[in-house]
Amino acid sequence: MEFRAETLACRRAGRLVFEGLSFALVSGQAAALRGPNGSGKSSLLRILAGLAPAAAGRASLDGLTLPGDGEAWRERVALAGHLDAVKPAFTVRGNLAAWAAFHGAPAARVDAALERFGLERLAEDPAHWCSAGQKRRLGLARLLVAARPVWLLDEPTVSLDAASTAVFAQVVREHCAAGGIALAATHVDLGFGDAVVTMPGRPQGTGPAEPPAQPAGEAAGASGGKSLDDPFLTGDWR
Ligand SMILES: Nc1ncnc2c1ncn2[C@@H]1O[C@H](COP(=O)(O)OP(=O)(O)OP(=O)(O)O)[C@@H](O)[C@H]1O
Repeated sequence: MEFRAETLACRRAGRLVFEGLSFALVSGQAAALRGPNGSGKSSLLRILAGLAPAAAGRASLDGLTLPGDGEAWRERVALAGHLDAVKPAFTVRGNLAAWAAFHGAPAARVDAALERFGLERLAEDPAHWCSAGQKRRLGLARLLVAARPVWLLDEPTVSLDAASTAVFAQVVREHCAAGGIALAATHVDLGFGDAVVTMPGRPQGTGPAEPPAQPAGEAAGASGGKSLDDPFLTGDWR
């Protein structure tokens, strides 16, 4: 499986957020998506999830492309977003059961996901009783229920304690070991991932015409390859 973005651009409310975003990830790879606040990481993940159109460029996943194959694309890609999207009136188990039903997934995955994220004790509680970290774990547990090959993760470890962060890192490593791909927007070290995709920043005619050579460990074709200390990334993007 290859997951590729080619010169993607994004506009929000008519304003250019980024352009020239390219990367390629293959089965087994987990990558950190890096860039300052407002650089468009969440917007990119929504585009890659097939939930919002790109202003330019294309993405491909094996034989599928965006735009074009939206429906089949969305069946292969899971987005764990910023917002927990937990149904507060449902129980913890009910949230995952509804997710399984929605995705036509076997109900047995619900118990496995509850166990994996340490939620069994809370399973019959209404989800609105959950703490922020518990809600986050519930949101992440849906990844195991839907079992899509590509995981798009938007700051997935926010609100998680160290133990839960370690569990999640292990879950992602296992997903990749089974041939999956993960791309995680993050400002911290997540404890998984062998590649970095860097947001290209808002172009002011100052960026390089061609992406620079990739340092070791960069995703093939990932734009930029700059560290967060790079002044291009830490300057005023607005
Ligand atoms: N619904 C919206 N309408 C208009 N502009 C938006 C909308 N949502 C986000 N934006 C703008 O798009 C830009 C990119 O936002 P986005 O949330 O993708 O950035 P981010 O890199 O994920 O930021 P952070 O690190 O703070 O989470 C920002 O300038 C933001 O103000």
